[in-house]
Amino acid sequence: MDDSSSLAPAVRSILDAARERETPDRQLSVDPEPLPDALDSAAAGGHAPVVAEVKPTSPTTDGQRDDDPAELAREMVAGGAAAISVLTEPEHFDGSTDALRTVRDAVDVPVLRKDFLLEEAQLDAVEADVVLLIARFLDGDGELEAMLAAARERGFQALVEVHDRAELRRALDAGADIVGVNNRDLAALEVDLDTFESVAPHVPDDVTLLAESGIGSPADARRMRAAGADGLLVGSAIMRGDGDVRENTRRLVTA
Ligand SMILES: O=C(O)c1ccccc1NCC(=O)[C@H](O)[C@H](O)COP(=O)(O)O
Repeated sequence: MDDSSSLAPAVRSILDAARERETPDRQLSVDPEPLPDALDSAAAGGHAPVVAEVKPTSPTTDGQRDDDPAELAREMVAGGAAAISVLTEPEHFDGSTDALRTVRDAVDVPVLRKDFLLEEAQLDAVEADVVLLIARFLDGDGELEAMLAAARERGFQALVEVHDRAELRRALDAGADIVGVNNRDLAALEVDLDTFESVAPHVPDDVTLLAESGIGSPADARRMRAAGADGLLVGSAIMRGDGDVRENTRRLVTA
């Protein structure tokens, strides 16, 4: 596990809460919609492949949105989202496993479970097409490999999140085939799109590559695509204020 003293207090609090969460006493088996295919098909249709995130709030967001998650997701897909991400972390993002279930029932695109998963049993909380594994928090000996294997054993695709080249090396060595470069530094919670541009050239072509966080405008979307992103994970710019999520998604999809 990452030396927690180097993390923002909000992130330390998120990890403490994740360690406390109850885990179910069963093992899931899922039949996922392929995320790489959904991204490729959006790109082939001339659209930016956006993974739109249902993110009611966050440690860096002012305010909160209480809209029905399924309705938000339907609007995002109507705006052209290739896939949906749903925060399931309850205490800092106001997410829930129920929200993910209703979203997955409501849309026919792949759905990513966005959470802070630290142990295998946490994978069994809810079905999803893709789960997020954050390399920074799975840095014990063999920990990332074990979580990746546990996710695949259940049928999940895994998006392995990295923030620098060293984490990318670990992700690739572990066998990740879908990698996200997070522009948000979880130590300081600052966002810098240069992060993606510095890591992306080192990602092999056969890996599906997502740019995550801080994509706020069509210009940002074009910049990340030009730097090699096969997909763009966007939360705040789509959920912002009480704005129209369909229109916010469409602006980025047509970037
Ligand atoms: O978004 C936060 O404030 C945050 C704080 C601490 C840890 C993680 C956080 N975000 C998780 C994410 O990865 C983002 O929700 C996702 O990449 C979308 O980012 P954005 O488009 O910048 O909302």
